[in-house]
Amino acid sequence: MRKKLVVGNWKMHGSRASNALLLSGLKEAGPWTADVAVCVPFPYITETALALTGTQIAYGSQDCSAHEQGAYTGEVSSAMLADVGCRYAIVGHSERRAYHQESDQLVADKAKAALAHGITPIVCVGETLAEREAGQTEHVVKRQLAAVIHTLTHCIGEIVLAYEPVWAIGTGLTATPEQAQAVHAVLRQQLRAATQKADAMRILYGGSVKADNAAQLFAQADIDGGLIGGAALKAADFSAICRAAG
Ligand SMILES: O=C[C@H](O)COP(=O)(O)O
Repeated sequence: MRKKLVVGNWKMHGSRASNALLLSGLKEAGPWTADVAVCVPFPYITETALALTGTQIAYGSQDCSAHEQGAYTGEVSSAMLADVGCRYAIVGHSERRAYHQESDQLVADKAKAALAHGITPIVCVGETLAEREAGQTEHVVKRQLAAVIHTLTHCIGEIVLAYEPVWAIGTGLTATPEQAQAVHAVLRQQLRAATQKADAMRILYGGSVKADNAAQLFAQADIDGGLIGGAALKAADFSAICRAAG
């Protein structure tokens, strides 16, 4: 039995004041049965760590560098993220693939760098609307995952995978539970061919998850929680989603 995981991806939102309110709201709303984490903008990681001390809520980043250290202006290494206590790092989010031209291989290298420092990468895969309409969904997500499997080899079982159809992100267009489950099952099968740990691995769904659709999505056989964007910015909404995962 896989324990559900719900991760809030704050994206580029927040301020010290609004974060403090959000985090204190979450602390009051918990605990939950599911594992819960928030992935926050880099400048707020340390304050988030302090605010969450003694709670069940883990925290992480929304990206990490593929490089170990050096002259890489603007990059943040996994060693630094580990130094400030991050448990998770999202890698390969579709917004980074689209706006920062991140390739499948770069995403895989970032996942490898995170694991090297004891951080669990949450590796995102997902198709665009055009790719779905062209019948390419399976091909695209398998190609994205294949690069990570090839790069991590025997460590692939240590990642969290997130299926996020690009057309469902921030659009209010959620994949139906059946559509999401179908892709999750494909991904699980691909993982089974790569690792004996596949059935213990968590595959999250992301894309317009809200309090009123979370339970149905999380009830699917291969959906092990959610990666939540907009609804993670309000304590009551995020808490309700965490509860739906219980
Ligand atoms: O990382 C989170 C996803 O991009 C989902 O965002 P959303 O819940 O706002 O659609």
